[in-house]
Amino acid sequence: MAHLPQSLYSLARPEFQYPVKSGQRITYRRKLTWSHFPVIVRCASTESLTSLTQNNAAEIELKYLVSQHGWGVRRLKRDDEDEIRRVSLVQAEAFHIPLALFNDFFFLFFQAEVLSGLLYKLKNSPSDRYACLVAEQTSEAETSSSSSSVVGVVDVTVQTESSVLRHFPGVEEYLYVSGLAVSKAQRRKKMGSTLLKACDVLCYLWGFKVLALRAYEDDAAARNLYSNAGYNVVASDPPWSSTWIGRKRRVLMTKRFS
Ligand SMILES: CC(=O)SCCNC(=O)CCNC(=O)[C@H](O)C(C)(C)COP(=O)(O)OP(=O)(O)OC[C@H]1O[C@@H](n2cnc3c(N)ncnc32)[C@H](O)[C@@H]1OP(=O)(O)O
Repeated sequence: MAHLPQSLYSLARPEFQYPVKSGQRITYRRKLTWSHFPVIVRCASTESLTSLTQNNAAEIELKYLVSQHGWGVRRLKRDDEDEIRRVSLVQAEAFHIPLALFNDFFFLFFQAEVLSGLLYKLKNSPSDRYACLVAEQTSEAETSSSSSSVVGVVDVTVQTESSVLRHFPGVEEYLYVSGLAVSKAQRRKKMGSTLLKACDVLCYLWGFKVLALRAYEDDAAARNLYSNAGYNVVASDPPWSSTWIGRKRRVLMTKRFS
């Protein structure tokens, strides 16, 4: 992997590491099912989710999982090719590392890899163990009908990795957040925060207590975002892991609901 071009190497970034376990045992620990969706949740804090559910908010048939700051987050439409391509473009643009030579070629290659990874997950993952959440401007969604207006995305996968679970005795599974990406023109407008809020809501709806993600140790921007969203660092890659293939050290950040 050390000799891969940078654009391919970025596939090894933590946000693209979401092993899909097809055929995995499905546990029915959910408090609600997707038949309740789409559901809108307008909330200022995760704590307010409890009272929302008590008020039967989940029975309201509306469009978004979360709607705040002018952004609406919902699940990707699995049968909408245009939207799937748009999502892969948003992720590819966010994670592609520009190259001095043949940049366009490598970008196209990278986007194709991202698209194929997304299609694989959509095809092979049970719908209650993997979700691709997308964000769009709520006002635009009301007017646009044809091409996809998705400008942000995040992947959420149920995982059982022991390196995470050892920090949470008694917990068997958790939600892993990855591939968080916001189009350049829309950054610093709270879309990333809204996508993370939607991950919280999904975690609650699926009946899990723990969310986890990995960030680069030196990525202050992303770490700020996760800290603001309630994540804490619980572990770091061992020092020796950063010395081979020029790999950067990552931190494991988690968030637990009581
Ligand atoms: C788990 C993973 O998926 S790791 C991969 C993370 N994704 C990437 O690195 C892809 C490229 N980057 C992006 O797509 C975006 O910059 C994201 C997703 C990191 C952030 O999305 P945004 O919509 O811009 O975040 P949002 O507006 O919600 O920011 C919330 C807070 O996070 C922090 N933050 C976000 N971006 C930055 C930044 N560039 N520099 C410093 N702080 C930042 C700030 O505290 C910000 O609050 P403020 O604007 O009031 O100061």
